[in-house]
Amino acid sequence: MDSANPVVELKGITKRFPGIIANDSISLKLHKGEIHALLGENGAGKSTLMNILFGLYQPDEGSIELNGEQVIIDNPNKAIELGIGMVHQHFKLVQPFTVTENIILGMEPKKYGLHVDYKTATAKIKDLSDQYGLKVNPNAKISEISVGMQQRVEILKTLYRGADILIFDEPTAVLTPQEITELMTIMRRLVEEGKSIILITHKLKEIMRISDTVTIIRRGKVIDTLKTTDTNPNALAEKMVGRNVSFKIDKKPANPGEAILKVRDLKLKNKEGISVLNGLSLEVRSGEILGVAGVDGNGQSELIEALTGLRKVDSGSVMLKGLEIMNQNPRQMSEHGLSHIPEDRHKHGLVLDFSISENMILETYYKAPFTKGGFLNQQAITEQAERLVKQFDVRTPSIDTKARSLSGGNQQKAIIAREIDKNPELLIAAQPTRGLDVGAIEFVQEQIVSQRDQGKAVLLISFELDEIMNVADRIVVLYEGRVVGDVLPEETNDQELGLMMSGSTVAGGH
Ligand SMILES: Nc1ncnc2c1ncn2[C@@H]1O[C@H](COP(=O)(O)OP(=O)(O)OP(=O)(O)O)[C@@H](O)[C@H]1O
Repeated sequence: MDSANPVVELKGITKRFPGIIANDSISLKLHKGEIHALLGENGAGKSTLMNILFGLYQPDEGSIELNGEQVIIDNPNKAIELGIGMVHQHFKLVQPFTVTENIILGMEPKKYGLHVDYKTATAKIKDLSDQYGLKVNPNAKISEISVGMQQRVEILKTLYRGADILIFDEPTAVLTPQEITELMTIMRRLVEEGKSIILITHKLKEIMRISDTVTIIRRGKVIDTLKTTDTNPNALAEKMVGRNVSFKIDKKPANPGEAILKVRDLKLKNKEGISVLNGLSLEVRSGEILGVAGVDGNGQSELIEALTGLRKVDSGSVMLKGLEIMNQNPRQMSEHGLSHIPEDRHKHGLVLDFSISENMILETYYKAPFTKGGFLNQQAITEQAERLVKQFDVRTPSIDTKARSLSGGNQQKAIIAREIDKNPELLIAAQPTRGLDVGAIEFVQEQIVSQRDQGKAVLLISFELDEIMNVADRIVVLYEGRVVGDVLPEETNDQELGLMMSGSTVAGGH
């Protein structure tokens, strides 16, 4: 491709884990001023490769060159010293500290060798944020700022340490559409100022919008490296998963029955006394997928927590099949026929240090056939895990592998397998395809529709408008803790939804 000398060259990188070759002789060149997207299905080996470049793992074979010189990167400090910075998907910020304190952590300029020189630090941060268009409030505590601003702090942290090469690991997975646009502008500014970026993302539209080059990896091997202008989303999807992917789910019209879930006038104030649920009411019928659209922070998390027993609300009513279940605990909720694909898979979905087979019976272990006469029935547990892993295509070396060592997408598939297999009355799916590759998204959405076709009620909460429009049968829009719109996907569009999501219009009546 480009004949200029690369700033980073990975040569024949191979990394093996027990039972798997995560990277199989991968070669990749990153040029100065380039945004190079790294695309591949869940478990393809993208994070492993970047962890090697950032010094978290050592390759079994192969070498790394920076500006033509071979280097050994045996820990992240070495990577930082060499000008490599990583913006992780899960931020690594200290919540009670301020923005400035987080940025300078471990690199504090000292006055007279004693006191931290905040003045110098603040001036340097201001210069960096002006230069790259990274707006932050230096004195705010991390716990008080938006996710988008937290990410800008992470970016500033790498720049403060002198990074010229930035690795972004699925940076848009946690952002709102508005924040995504801001990030894209920032990334362009960074490369214009001479930085180089490797971007890991599953979102083909983002790759088309922002990257210059794209490398596709599948099962640990490079399939192709292309100029972004020479390709398109369909071709990329096909190269990535090895088959044609349809971006539009094929589904029959819904045939809704009785209301399974009735939520009435839910009210909740948070610790600061601010109303986060403001008289929220909605209904989900059997055989129906109700999509909940909205900008993050408008009551979605609190609604999910209230419906799954993770948080108590102040007043209102939650009826499941005619039974009042408000403020019951998660196990009681699950007993009443509720399944939950949680938005935070690490916190509420899996016990990372448990094996896949243990995770598959997390909520049912005390029941037959998994417990018999007070003892765990190992054979039944093994059979269950093997069946689910096969049925849901969870890529894992074995069912005894710890959940922690599965790729993000495969962790999500494991949760979905467990929750759907419980045969629920109501399935609550919160951001169910976050971090998944296009092939896996298609699979998960098909599973959700198939639950509906079996007469289940499904509540789908997603920040992805495409997903809501594509999968839901009816859409409610949340704004400031209540429903401000109730529309049918075929009678609305992104613009109308966007306006409702910003509180500008109210629609409804279905
Ligand atoms: N520390 C580890 N121990 C054992 N296996 C691992 C470890 N880290 C990764 N793997 C395995 O290596 C393979 C590649 O995983 P990796 O996380 O690099 O994939 P990925 O392309 O980043 O996936 P995703 O898009 O789902 O995040 C997977 O099969 C994963 O289970």
